[in-house]
Amino acid sequence: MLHASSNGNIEDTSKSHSVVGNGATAEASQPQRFTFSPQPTIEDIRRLQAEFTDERDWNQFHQPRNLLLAMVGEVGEVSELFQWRGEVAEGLPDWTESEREQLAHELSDVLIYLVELAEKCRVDLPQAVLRKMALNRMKYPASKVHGSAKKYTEYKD
Ligand SMILES: Nc1ccn([C@H]2C[C@H](O)[C@@H](COP(=O)(O)OP(=O)(O)OP(=O)(O)O)O2)c(=O)n1
Repeated sequence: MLHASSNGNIEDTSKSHSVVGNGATAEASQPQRFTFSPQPTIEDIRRLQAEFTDERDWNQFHQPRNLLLAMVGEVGEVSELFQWRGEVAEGLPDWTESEREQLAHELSDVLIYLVELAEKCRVDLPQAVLRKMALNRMKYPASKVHGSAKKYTEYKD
């Protein structure tokens, strides 16, 4: 299992998992956690969107501010799918296939614009996210905040 370490690097912590008979790890007995496909990477998404905009001569419209507004618009479209439904359980058990696909489209729009915004702002997003996660871990030590959703500013020491 990959883990972002405090220095911002990704470490492989899977070696600590015990291996059972057929090569499956002991983790297999735990409830299965949802995981993403390994591809496309964030860099793949950046390149595919760059090809899409180049083919249409749309870079003239894709300045940082326009991309930010477009992304926020798409976040609004995600919100629309959730509005007035009350709390929604993990896995969206009551949603139809069509609603799930709509959500997949809108989340993808957000990601596409986010990745292009990062590119146009010269933020290397995969590395930036590792640095930010390292900061998050320092700000919220698990031993201190376990089971509490308080903001770091609310802790006395
Ligand atoms: N100038 C544009 C227009 C679209 N797109 C791409 C990125 C998004 O993934 C998607 C957004 O397309 P729309 O603006 O048509 O938005 P929706 O797909 O959400 O359609 P609708 O607003 O009808 O739900 O297409 C883009 O890169 N640049």
